[in-house]
Amino acid sequence: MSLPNKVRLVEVGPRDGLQNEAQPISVADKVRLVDDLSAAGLGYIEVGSFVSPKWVPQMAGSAEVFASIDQRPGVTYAALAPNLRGFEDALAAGVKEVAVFAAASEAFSQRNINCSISDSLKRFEPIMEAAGSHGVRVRGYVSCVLGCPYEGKVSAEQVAPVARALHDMGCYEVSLGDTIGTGTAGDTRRLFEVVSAQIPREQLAGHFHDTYGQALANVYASLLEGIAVFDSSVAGLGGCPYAKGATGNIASEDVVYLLHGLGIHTGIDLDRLIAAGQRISDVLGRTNGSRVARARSAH
Ligand SMILES: CC(C)(COP(=O)([O-])OP(=O)([O-])OC[C@H]1O[C@@H](n2cnc3c(N)ncnc32)[C@H](O)[C@@H]1OP(=O)([O-])[O-])[C@@H](O)C(=O)NCCC(=O)NCCSC(=O)C[C@@](C)(O)CC(=O)[O-]
Repeated sequence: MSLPNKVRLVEVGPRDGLQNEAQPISVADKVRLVDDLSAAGLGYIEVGSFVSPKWVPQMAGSAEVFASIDQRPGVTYAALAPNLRGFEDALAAGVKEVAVFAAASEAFSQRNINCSISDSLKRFEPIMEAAGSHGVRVRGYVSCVLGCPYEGKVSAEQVAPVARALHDMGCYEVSLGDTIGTGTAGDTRRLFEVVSAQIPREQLAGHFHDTYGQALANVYASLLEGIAVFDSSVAGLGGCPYAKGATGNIASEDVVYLLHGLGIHTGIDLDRLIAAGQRISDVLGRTNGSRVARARSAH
């Protein structure tokens, strides 16, 4: 299969990245991050979550962030919603696209959203209905597609029915998340081979964490499987509050460098993206998780 000539990046740093930070981050810093990312050419930014602040305190100010960002035409600003309450809060904040999130492992589903996989899918049904009547698009996530922090190895056959259920209920795209970053390129190819027998490849995305240093290889393996949408996080921010030890998402800068090197169009200005990542890393007092950004700053 030939490589796609265009790839869309879903920037998850302000959500998946910042949700995992222990220290408080001001609304102003979150807003600045989102605005820096849109100025760098990111066309899709996951801004926050409408989840319980008791579960994920860092996302508590998401409505204020939405109220203050400079919403550029053509850019999608999305938020996570775990239940109807979250969807209604997102709607009240003016959100036009939400993401629902399920898991391929029962134990992770319980720890992350306090219910079984099948109950989570039932919970999403009223969201889909309400989203349909308000013209809100819904993206789906499946976590733990290549491994679970509680159950170990997860097979592609466990992932496919969950992804299929999200697709069938109306998610226009399903992102497959290697939440703990243990997957290899071989696992990734097999995963997309199996899941794409159920859902068209054009409606699948890859979401890789870099815990074992395999994320960029997994992006490349996914490209070979015809996948053309990837979630990534500026400066490699993040982890997952319910996956102890999981490091950040793959850094957006590193994915852009890979893609541009392959002649694949992204519409992203790498220098501006690096500046955005360095700024938030400085705010957080954190080493920049992008190898490309670190290499550039050493010149
Ligand atoms: C789903 C729940 C709410 C269930 O949590 P629960 O405790 O079972 O919910 P509940 O319905 O019993 O409600 C308990 C309390 O939460 C409130 N509540 C209920 N819903 C909401 C809401 N939407 N927003 C704000 N508050 C809410 C509700 O009002 C009540 O408040 P109280 O009466 O105790 O004061 C909880 O488990 C939760 O919020 N979980 C969020 C977990 C999360 O955000 N995880 C990180 C995102 S997933 C991820 O990172 C993976 C991904 C997507 O990146 C891909 C990958 O890498 O794998």
